[in-house]
Amino acid sequence: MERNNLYPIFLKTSQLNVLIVGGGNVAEEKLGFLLKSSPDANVTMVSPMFRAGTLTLAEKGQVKLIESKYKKRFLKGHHIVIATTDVPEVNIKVHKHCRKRSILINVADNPPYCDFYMGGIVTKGNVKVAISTNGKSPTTAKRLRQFFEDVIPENVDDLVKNLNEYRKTIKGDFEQKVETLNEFTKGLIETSAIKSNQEE
Ligand SMILES: C[C@@]1(CC(=O)O)C2=NC(=C\c3[nH]c(c(CCC(=O)O)c3CC(=O)O)Cc3[nH]c(c(CC(=O)O)c3CCC(=O)O)/C=C3\N/C(=C\2)[C@@H](CCC(=O)O)[C@]3(C)CC(=O)O)/[C@H]1CCC(=O)O
Ligand SMILES: NC(=O)c1ccc[n+]([C@@H]2O[C@H](COP(=O)([O-])OP(=O)(O)OC[C@H]3O[C@@H](n4cnc5c(N)ncnc54)[C@H](O)[C@@H]3O)[C@@H](O)[C@H]2O)c1
Repeated sequence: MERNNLYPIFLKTSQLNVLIVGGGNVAEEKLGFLLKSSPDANVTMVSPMFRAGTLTLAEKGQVKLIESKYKKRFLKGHHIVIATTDVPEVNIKVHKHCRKRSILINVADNPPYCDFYMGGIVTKGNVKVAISTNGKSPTTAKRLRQFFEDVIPENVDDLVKNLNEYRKTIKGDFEQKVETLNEFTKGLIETSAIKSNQEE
């Protein structure tokens, strides 16, 4: 069986600078998903035109819009770039410039030119689940995202917060703490395993 070897990380986008090249449909979609997950992300967009929806999204977040064609000087200070123009040569040029500067680049919808893929993302309070199909089926990633949005309970965050409090009260060294926390939370897995067995 093929296997997804990508390594997911959870970026602190409020401490990083993201550049989106292009201001059309794809740019707006990527910006929308980025801000849905990370409303505090620092984003710059460069494009000769922006959609009305992009202007609205930009007003809500930390988004700077530059009305211009792409130039490599716009890469300065950016850690991550997403290229979305409708001119393949421009996207490939951006890819080349980023590679030269060790900046992570995603050419939207173009897997061979991606250092990373955007994922389907579910956020419930402190809990976040990110989904990838290894670039094989974005539609499946979207459907799985919708599925998990439904099945992960809203109050999962209460569990996280309570355990965070409980963790502070446990006495002993690190190993004892780990053991106590694992013993305390064992039931969570057992209960859901029993439940799903009963449902089968
Ligand atoms: C998850 C999500 C996140 C996001 O966009 O932020 C995302 N695509 C989403 C939706 C979506 N994109 C497309 C459709 C139309 C149906 C279809 O083609 O399936 C739909 C579904 C819809 O809109 O209903 C078009 C499309 N996308 C890519 C290709 C090229 C190819 O597959 O070769 C084509 C065909 C272009 C063409 O035909 O020309 C490629 C990529 N899209 C990825 C991410 C990366 C892989 C993620 C993974 O590993 O699974 C990857 C590799 C690179 C990247 O762009 O990062 C977001 C769902 C968010 C959500 O709803 O939660
Ligand atoms: N719209 C979709 O759902 C979709 C799906 C899959 C693939 N695609 C492909 O993705 C690409 C982008 O699609 P779109 O719908 O966003 O196109 P679009 O025409 O809506 O947007 C293209 C954007 O790129 C900007 N642009 C053009 N040249 C530029 C340059 N030199 N520097 C900076 N910005 C520049 C334009 O001003 C515009 O804002 C196309 O190649 C399209 O075939 C689109």
